[in-house]
Amino acid sequence: MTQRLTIRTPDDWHVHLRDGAMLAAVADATARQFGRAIVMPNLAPPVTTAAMARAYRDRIVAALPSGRRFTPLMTCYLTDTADAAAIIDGYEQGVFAACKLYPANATTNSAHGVTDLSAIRPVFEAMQRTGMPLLIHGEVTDRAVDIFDREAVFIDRVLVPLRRDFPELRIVLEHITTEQAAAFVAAGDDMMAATITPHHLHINRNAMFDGGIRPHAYCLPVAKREAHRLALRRAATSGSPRFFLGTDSAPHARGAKESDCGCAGIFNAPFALESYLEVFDEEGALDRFEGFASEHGARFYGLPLNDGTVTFERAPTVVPTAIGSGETEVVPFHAGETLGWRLVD
Ligand SMILES: NC(=O)N[C@@H](CC(=O)O)C(=O)O
Ligand SMILES: [Zn+2]
Ligand SMILES: [Zn+2]
Repeated sequence: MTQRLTIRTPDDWHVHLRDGAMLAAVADATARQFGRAIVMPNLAPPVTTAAMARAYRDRIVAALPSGRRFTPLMTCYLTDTADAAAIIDGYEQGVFAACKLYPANATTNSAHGVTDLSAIRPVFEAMQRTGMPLLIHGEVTDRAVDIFDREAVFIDRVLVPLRRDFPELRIVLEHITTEQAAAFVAAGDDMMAATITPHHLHINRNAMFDGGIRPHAYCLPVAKREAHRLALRRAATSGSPRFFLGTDSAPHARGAKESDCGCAGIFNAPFALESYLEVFDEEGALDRFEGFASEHGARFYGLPLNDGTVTFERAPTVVPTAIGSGETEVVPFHAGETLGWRLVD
């Protein structure tokens, strides 16, 4: 049995670092493990301009311990009034790494998201021309569609036509949760990729109802049936360059989760790598972890691979039942469980 594993320093291609006190509380959980992270722009107000992204990037760096080597990669939140020239300017200046498409009201802080894709065709055209990636929260918001079907319906109604109209647009379908999404991406071309979270590899929808209602297992897109989880595990461990690591770590204060209308989001950053590694170990795919965690994403984004390494050892790691206190008390993914690997700092 493999006891130690060393891989090239990984990156997180989808994370929510929040702002203010929560940013200060969570930022280093990501920065201590990853070389870079694609930082989601769904703040209130959302990050829609290069000036806002630059200021947010500075706040992130200021929240880290001095000497930490970590690069936040910033994203632009698309709205109906997004301006193609300004966005491309931000990309070419190295401020924006990608644009993020939230269908309006699909998830946390997406009220300013896009209501009509045809309104922003010039943005997609400019992104396609320059190679700027489009990151998508892929769920329809039509309330007549069952919540467990919203990702699969999004593929048919939105993604297929978008790919037809913009075949050279680089697209990441974020945090995929279904066998339909895994199959669609696997069958795509070099312009199409997906991120997969640790929680969607570990839990199915039963986790939300395990002996009672479990708000800390609730996120969007919501976890699906077991068959979907197994399809995601096959995709993540397949070695295909179209699938890569994106935690979607999404901290919400305990009170905002344990509520009569609890927020969507799972905070998995503190033990993200150990959580993924457990899956690759269980699937007999330790040799494919480095590609998923440290290579496929950078290649898709056209960025250099990191040059450092991280090492794991097989050792029990107890996940605390809560992290922080007061306004920033958060319940982490795997709370109270013991994971089989430990990141050696
Ligand atoms: N994933 C989630 O359940 N929540 C995210 C938003 C998102 O990524 O959709 C959040 O910002 O809280
Ligand atoms: Zn999302
Ligand atoms: Zn997210």
